[in-house]
Amino acid sequence: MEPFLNPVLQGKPPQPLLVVISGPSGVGKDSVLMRMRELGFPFHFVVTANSRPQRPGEIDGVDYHFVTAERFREMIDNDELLEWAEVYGQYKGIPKSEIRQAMASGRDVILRINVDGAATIKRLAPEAVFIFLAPASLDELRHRLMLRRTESPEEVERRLAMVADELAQLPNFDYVVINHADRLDEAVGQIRAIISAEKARVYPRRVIL
Ligand SMILES: Nc1ncnc2c1ncn2[C@@H]1O[C@H](COP(=O)(O)OP(=O)(O)OP(=O)(O)O)[C@@H](O)[C@H]1O
Ligand SMILES: Nc1nc2c(ncn2[C@@H]2O[C@H](COP(=O)(O)O)[C@@H](O)[C@H]2O)c(=O)[nH]1
Repeated sequence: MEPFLNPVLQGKPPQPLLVVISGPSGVGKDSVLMRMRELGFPFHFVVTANSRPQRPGEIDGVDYHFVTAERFREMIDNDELLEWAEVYGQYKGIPKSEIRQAMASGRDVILRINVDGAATIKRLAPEAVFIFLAPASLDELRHRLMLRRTESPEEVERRLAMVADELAQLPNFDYVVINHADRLDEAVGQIRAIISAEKARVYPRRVIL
């Protein structure tokens, strides 16, 4: 295949990126995304489907497409999902329609999924940019999950028990960003810098999905 030079060299718009943000539960993936939205980052945020009940403050169609487990199984049977997994006992998945719409938007696409989901996307779209959001420590992660008060103490421990395996998958990622306590904007800034650097590549990544 011909090497694909950065289109900006011909005065054309840059190649849109598919950016996958992953990391352990409670590390701050949703907080990072929310902050990016607040700051008006011009990205297309992929809304994934979820069979768990809505948490207070979550908005259907913004945070997730909340569906019943029955509807989710129907989506699996109808091959409507690019990727799906049972995450902490609930179905999560990326509707194909969502990702296609996103890729056609011409904007950079941001996707947040768990670490296993990121491995699946790596197989399907190896040219995506994979960012691992990491906590400064396990204690910090526990503290955040406890403070969020959306899971029982047992559920918090179940999520923490998976962190070692999740960290073991770090070598499959392109970048790691530490979301330090009370320094959310720093993490967001680093992600923005990664995206800027990726845009400046002589040979940009091209995702074909
Ligand atoms: N830098 C930070 N400093 C302090 N608290 C934070 C920071 N980032 C996020 N939090 C808090 O940590 C908790 C977990 O964050 P969030 O829900 O964004 O994590 P998540 O990675 O999306 O979790 P999950 O994978 O379970 O959906 C929230 O209460 C959030 O307000
Ligand atoms: N593999 C996938 N994981 C997903 C998807 N959408 C969200 N997630 C991840 O699930 C966990 C738990 O989320 P919670 O909101 O119930 O706490 C979290 O890490 C999400 O990022 C998906 O489509 N596929």
